[in-house]
Amino acid sequence: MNPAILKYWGLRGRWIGWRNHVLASPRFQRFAQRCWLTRPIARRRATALFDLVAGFSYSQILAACVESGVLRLLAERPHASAELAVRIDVPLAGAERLLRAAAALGLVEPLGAGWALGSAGAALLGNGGISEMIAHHHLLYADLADPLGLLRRGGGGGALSGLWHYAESAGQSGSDVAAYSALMAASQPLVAGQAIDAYRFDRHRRLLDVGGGEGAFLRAVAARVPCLQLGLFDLPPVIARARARFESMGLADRTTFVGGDFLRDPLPEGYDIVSLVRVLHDHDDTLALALLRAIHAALPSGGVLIIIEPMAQAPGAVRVGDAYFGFYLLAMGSGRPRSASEIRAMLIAAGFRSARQRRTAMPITTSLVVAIK
Ligand SMILES: CC(C)=CCC/C(C)=C/CC/C(C)=C/C=C/C(C)=C/C=C/C=C(C)/C=C/C=C(C)/C=C/C=C(C)/C=C/CC(C)(C)O
Ligand SMILES: C[S@@+](CC[C@H](N)C(=O)[O-])C[C@H]1O[C@@H](n2cnc3c(N)ncnc32)[C@H](O)[C@@H]1O
Repeated sequence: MNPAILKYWGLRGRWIGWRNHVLASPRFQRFAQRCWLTRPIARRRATALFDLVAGFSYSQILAACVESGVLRLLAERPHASAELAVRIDVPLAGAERLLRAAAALGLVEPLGAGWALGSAGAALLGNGGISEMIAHHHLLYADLADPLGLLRRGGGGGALSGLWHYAESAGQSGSDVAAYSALMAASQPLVAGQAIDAYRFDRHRRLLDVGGGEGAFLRAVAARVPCLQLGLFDLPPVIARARARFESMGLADRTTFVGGDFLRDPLPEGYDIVSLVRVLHDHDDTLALALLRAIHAALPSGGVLIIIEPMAQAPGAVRVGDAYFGFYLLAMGSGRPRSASEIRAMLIAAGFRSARQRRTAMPITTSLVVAIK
């Protein structure tokens, strides 16, 4: 054992060093694969490692299924391969290769001589927004083609930062915001239901959603809490889109729309609860803390700030935070995923009296921290 390990990294370092030495040894690997007691563990670990190695191929098979519309066709009814090949405009051999790959991933399943939707495919179609997320991942994967280069450049400057341009530049036009606003509105069902189940919005009178996009979160809360008055704050071109949408739905009377830049302009007052949904993680620490301070200043004493986003270190969803969003936000050019305890510490630093995490059913999409002024 290298003495430096014990000196600098203590007993745990020594244990990790010994464990890794054993796990990497070809003799131990051969033994573990042969022995009936350890073989299931060895197979599970090997499969998990293989999935890491092959993740990009799986994602591209998924992208092909979504882009071609195969899953939607199979959701209507089972199809034969030849029929599907024509519908998705791929030669029969290619369609069958795609279907076999999709079956291996649980997205479709063989049924007689044809194909039906698989259980993962059904869950995917049943959760609005996943297909849209998959469809925009080509931007992320283009930037991640050279992950080390991206890390060395400090992130941003690529395809994804072109979509989320507020991350790197100010001054937005209406068309600039259309693509990301539509993506956010489409994926809000992954988030809003979780948050509404975990927090009693009916305790409040007036809710302001800061960085609320086209207002999809506000509309979901309004549907559950009919007497709540609504306020929406976002960049002016986003607010213009939101207002048009609310007017077409007859919800505009209940809602105050405020266009502005939350990093420069004061936030509207008179609300007893403010929500930040998938906003805080977009910003680096200095700006994120400034935003929390601005919200604190706008709230009355006893007012509530609720932070809703996927968080780092969430039990059962650890990969989503630091692995997925860590690199997503790197490519986007600003922000980082934070754990609930990091967010709580920032809230206290911003002046809030208390900050607590609330459990949600699906931390892969939504975690929640509630702070009181
Ligand atoms: C019926 C029988 C026979 C058995 C029943 C057995 C049983 C109980 C089965 C359970 C079935 C079930 C309920 C399945 C549920 C599955 C669910 C809920 C799946 C949800 C999956 C969600 C996914 C994959 C979400 C993906 C979200 C992504 C990729 C989000 C990306 C968000 C981004 C990029 C946000 C960007 C915003 C920014 C810029 C960072 O601020
Ligand atoms: C990731 S989106 C989240 C949208 C929405 N809350 C949701 O979850 O669907 C971030 C939102 O913050 C808004 N935003 C970003 N920077 C802003 C700023 N400086 N001032 C006001 N809004 C901003 C964006 O326009 C966008 O609507």
